[in-house]
Amino acid sequence: MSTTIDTRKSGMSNAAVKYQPYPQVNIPDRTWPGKTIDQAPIWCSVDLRDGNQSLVNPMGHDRKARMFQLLLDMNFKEIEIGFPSASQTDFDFARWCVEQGNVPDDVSLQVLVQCRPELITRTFEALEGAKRPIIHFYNSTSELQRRVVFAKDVAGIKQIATDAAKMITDMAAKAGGDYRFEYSPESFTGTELEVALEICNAVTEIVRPTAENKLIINLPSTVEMATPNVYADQIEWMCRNLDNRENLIVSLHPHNDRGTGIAATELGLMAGADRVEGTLFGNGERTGNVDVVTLALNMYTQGVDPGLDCTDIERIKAVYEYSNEMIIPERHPYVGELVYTAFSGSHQDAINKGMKAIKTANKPLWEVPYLPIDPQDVGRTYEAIIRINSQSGKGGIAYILQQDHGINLPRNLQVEFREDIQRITDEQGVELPSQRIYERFVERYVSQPDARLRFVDHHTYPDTAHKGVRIVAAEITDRNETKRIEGQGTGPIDGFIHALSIYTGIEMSVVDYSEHSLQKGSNAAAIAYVEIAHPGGKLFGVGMNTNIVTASLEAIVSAANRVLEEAGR
Ligand SMILES: CC(=O)SCCNC(=O)CCNC(=O)[C@H](O)C(C)(C)COP(=O)(O)OP(=O)(O)OC[C@H]1O[C@@H](n2cnc3c(N)ncnc32)[C@H](O)[C@@H]1OP(=O)(O)O
Ligand SMILES: CC(C)C(=O)C(=O)O
Repeated sequence: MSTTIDTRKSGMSNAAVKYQPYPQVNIPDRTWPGKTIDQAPIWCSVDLRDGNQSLVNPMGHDRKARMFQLLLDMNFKEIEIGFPSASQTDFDFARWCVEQGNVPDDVSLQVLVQCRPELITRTFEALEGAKRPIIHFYNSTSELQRRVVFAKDVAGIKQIATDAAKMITDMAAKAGGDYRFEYSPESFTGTELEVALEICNAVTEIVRPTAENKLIINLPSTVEMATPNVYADQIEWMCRNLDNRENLIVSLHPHNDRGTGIAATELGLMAGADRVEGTLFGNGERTGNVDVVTLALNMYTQGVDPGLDCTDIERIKAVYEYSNEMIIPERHPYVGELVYTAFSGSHQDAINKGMKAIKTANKPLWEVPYLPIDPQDVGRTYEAIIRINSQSGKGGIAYILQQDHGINLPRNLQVEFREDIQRITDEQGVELPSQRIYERFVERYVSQPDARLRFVDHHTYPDTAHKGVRIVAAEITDRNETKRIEGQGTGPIDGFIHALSIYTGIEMSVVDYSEHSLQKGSNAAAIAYVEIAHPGGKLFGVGMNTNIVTASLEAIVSAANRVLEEAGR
C-alpha cells in the first residue's frame, strides 16, 4: 500500500524554487572517513574579535581584559584580540595587551584586517612592540560576493589579496619584527575550490613561508552551507592541492548556521587541518562560531588531552556571561545547568548503579551510563546529577537520600517510598527538592506527627520458664497515655513486636531488618529499617536514634503506626 503525502499542506513547497542544493566535492578517494582525532589542534580564540563583533554591546576595556585573562589561563597560545584598525577601542586594547597585558612569550597576539592599505598601516601601529604577533588579513572570495559586493572577477579578487600580502610582508620586513601571517579567503564555503586554491597559492607565493615561520591558511566556513562531510571533503581537497603544504598551517574557522559547526570542525580535523579558530561556548556571528570548549571536551572524553584547560567550567561560564552579556542555555553541552542532571527514572537507576559500580571497582576509568564525562573533571559536583519530579523512579530517590542525607534505603523500601513521592510529584506537577524529599521521608517514617503510638523505653530479662526466650517489657504511649506492654521472643525486636501484636490485637512479624550509622564518629546516629508482615500485607517502619536498639524498636513502632493507620484505627 503506498501513501501519498500532500506537500501543498506544508506551506514550504516552494523550497526547490527558492533554494538550491549545495554541490558535492568530487573526491571519491577521500581518506578522512577512516581517520580519528588523536591529538589536539593549535587553538586560536576569536572571542575578542568575531565574538565581539557580533555582540549587541561590543566589549569595552574591562570586559575584554577579563576575557583575555581567562583565555591566557585556559592555555590559548594564539588569541585574536580584535580588529584594531576598525575602532579606537580595539586599537587601545591592542596597545594595552602589548604594553600591559603580561602576555607570556609563547603566546601570539593576532589581529584581523581587511586588505585595505590604510587599515593595514594602522594595524602595524597597533602591534608595535608585540612578540611574534599574527597579522590576519582577509578578503571575500565567494562567487556571490565577487558578483554583488565587489563587482570583480577572480583576477580582481586575487589582486586584492596579493596586493595586501605584498604590503603586509614589506611592512613587516621594514619593521624588522618577528611577524607571523594568516590569510583567509573569507566566505570560503561559497567559493569554488579551484578559485580558493588559486588565490591561496598566490598569497603563499608572496609570503614565502618557511618551516620556522609558517603561513596560516584559514579556510572559514563563514556561512555554514552544507552537511559537515562536504566541509571535510573541501578541507581534504585543499590540503592535497595547496602549494608548499609543509610550510602552511591549515586552519578551520567554522560557523554554525546549520547547527553542525562542531561536527564540521571534527571532520575537518580528520581531513587534515592543523588549527581551529573558535569561541568559548560558540558566541559569534548569527548562530555563532564553533564552540571550542565543546570541541576540547569532546576530545577529552575520547582520551585525547585537548591542551585547553576546561577544569573550571563555572569560571569560563561566568566570564562568558560577564564579557558577552549573554546567558548560556540549560542544555548547552558540558556547561548548561541541566546537562549533568537526570529526572527520568530509568536514567537515574542506571546512573545510581553506575556510580556505585565505579566506587566498588576503584579504577580510574569513567563508565557511568548517561554521563559521558565525570562532572568533577570540569569542576561540577555530583549534587545535581539526579533531581526528582513525576518522571523519576526509586533509584533516583534512593540516590538523593544516600548522596545528600546518608540514608541507604533497602530495596523494598525504595519501592514503597517511591509511590509516596510519585503521588506528591504528580499532584504538584513540579520538581521536589532533595530537602523536601528528606523531610517527607522523616515525616512519614520517623516523626509521624499524627501517629497513635510512641516508644518510650524497654528492658528485657530471661523467661525462666523457656530456655533461650526473653521477656520484653516496654513502655509506650498511645494517644499520649502511658501504657506498659509485654511480649516474648529470642531478642528485643522479636519480643517487642510480639508485645505490640498483643496490645494492638493485630498479628505482626518482622520479615526484614537492616541498620546503618548515619554519621561517622563516636556520636554515631543509627538508622534502622524493619519490614513487617501483617494481615493486610507488608510495610516498612524506620527509627533514628543514637542507640541502635532504640532505633530498631522505634522502627517497629513506626511500622505499627502505619498498620493501624491502614486499618483505620
Ligand atoms: C566574516 C567576518 O567576520 S569578516 C570581519 C568583519 N568584521 C567587521 O566588519 C568589524 C569591524 N569593521 C568595521 O569597523 C568597518 O567595517 C571597517 C572600519 C573595517 C570599515 O569601515 P568602512 O570602510 O566605513 O565601511 P564598510 O565596512 O562598509 O566598507 C566596505 C568597503 O570595504 C570593502 N571591503 C570589505 N571587506 C574587504 C576586505 N576584506 N578587503 C578589502 N576590501 C574590503 C568593500 O568592498 C567596501 O568597498 P566600497 O566602499 O568600495 O563599496
Ligand atoms: C575573517 C574570517 C576568518 C571570518 O571571520 C569568517 O570567515 O567568519
